[in-house]
Formats: sequence, structure tokens, C-alpha cells
Amino acid sequence: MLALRDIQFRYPASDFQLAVKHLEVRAGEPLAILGPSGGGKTTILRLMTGLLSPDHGSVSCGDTQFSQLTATERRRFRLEKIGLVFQDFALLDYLTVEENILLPSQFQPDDPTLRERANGLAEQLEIAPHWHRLTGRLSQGERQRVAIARALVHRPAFVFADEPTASLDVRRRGVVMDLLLNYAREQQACLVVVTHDPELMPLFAQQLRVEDLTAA
Ligand SMILES: Nc1ncnc2c1ncn2[C@@H]1O[C@H](COP(=O)(O)OP(=O)(O)OP(=O)(O)O)[C@@H](O)[C@H]1O
Repeated sequence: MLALRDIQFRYPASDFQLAVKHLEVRAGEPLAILGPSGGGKTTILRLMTGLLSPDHGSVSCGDTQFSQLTATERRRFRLEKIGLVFQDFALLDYLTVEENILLPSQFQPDDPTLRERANGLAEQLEIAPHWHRLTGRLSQGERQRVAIARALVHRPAFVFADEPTASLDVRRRGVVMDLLLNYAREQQACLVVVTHDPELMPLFAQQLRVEDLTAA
């Protein structure tokens, strides 16, 4: 379970602030984060993943509370337990699709099934034909799907995706959402998705509107 308690956050030298009294995301009960541009969706995702630290309150992923970890321990926790799809994908564009998908899992204990799983995800996400191409030479939609494969390949217990369908056509939006939701259900993972897409709302057990957080 992901839990946020009594969170207050403000960027240094900025008026923007967030407050979250209490929020829980359980396995199998995916959360959608909604709100206007600049409303704080990415900020709350960064708080949930330990990339930002709140000024007050606690964020826990399972038994792990980020504030009790050193910076190195947080990085390791993210590598092992979290799958993160960034809004700008955060790919290394001088590497191939294969290298981008498998890179984060290089730092984990040897898992002989990883390559097979990476191949399977590439097939499902329809990026297998690009396997040996540099991601810098792919379209935005193709790059977005590489980022999704990379986020899921190591079977993380927590998955966070920032507008993971923003660059995709309608059919592939469906493919990606099915993949994320099925993954969360089958692996009993916690899933949080930032989205602007109202059509996706019925797919989520919970919804969080950032407008409700900034007023506090
Ligand atoms: N590093 C930063 N320092 C100061 N202010 C920031 C920083 N990053 C974001 N902000 C501000 O915080 C607010 C929330 O930004 P955030 O990126 O969380 O919004 P968002 O809802 O994800 O927006 P979008 O839908 O456009 O991606 C914005 O007003 C933004 O300008």
C-alpha cells in the first residue's frame, strides 16, 4: 500500500503549495490523478516516489518510509520496487530500445527471465520492430511505449505513470491502459496514473483532483 499522511509541500521561492491530509492507494485499487495544467499532478507524483521530499508529513511505499532512507537507499528502492513513466519519458536517446528497457534492471540481482519479459512487453506495446533502433530516432508515441516497457520490466510493486497515453492514438491508448491495469491486478501492484483523459476515469477505483489539495 502507498500512504501519504499530513503532507505539506511548497517549492522554494514559489507560491505553489500542496497539502494532503490522508491518501492511501491499495494494490488492485488504481488511482487516477486529475487536474488542470500546472495544478500539481507531477508534483504529487514526485512526492509519492520520493523524488521530492515534503516539508511536513510522511510518504510510505509498503513498509518503507522515504524520510527514513538515505539518498542512496531511496535510489535503490526506486530502482527495485518502483516503475516510473515520466512525462518526458527520460530515455537515454543515444541508446537502443533494448538498452533503454533493460538498463535499470542491470543494477538488480541477476534475473534470467528479464530479457524474455522485455521482449514480451515490446511485443505487447508494438515496439518490437524497433528493438535495435536508437530511441532518439523514434516517434514520440514509440518513445512513450519504450518508457512504459522500461517501467514494468522488473515487476515493480509500485507503478507511477505521468500521462502515459498523451502521445498515443486511440487504439494504442487502449493497449497501454489495459497493460497497466492488468499488470496491477495480476501482480497486485499499486498503480497511480496522471491523466487528462476523462474517458479513462471509469477504469480507476479512485480519483484524486489536485484542485482539492492546493486550497489547504
Ligand atoms: N522545480 C520547481 N520550482 C518551482 N515551481 C515549480 C517547480 N516545478 C513545478 N513548479 C510549479 O508548481 C506548479 C505545479 O506543477 P506540476 O508540474 O506539478 O503541474 P502539473 O499538474 O503536472 O502540470 P501539467 O499538466 O502542465 O504537466 C506549477 O505552478 C509549476 O510552475
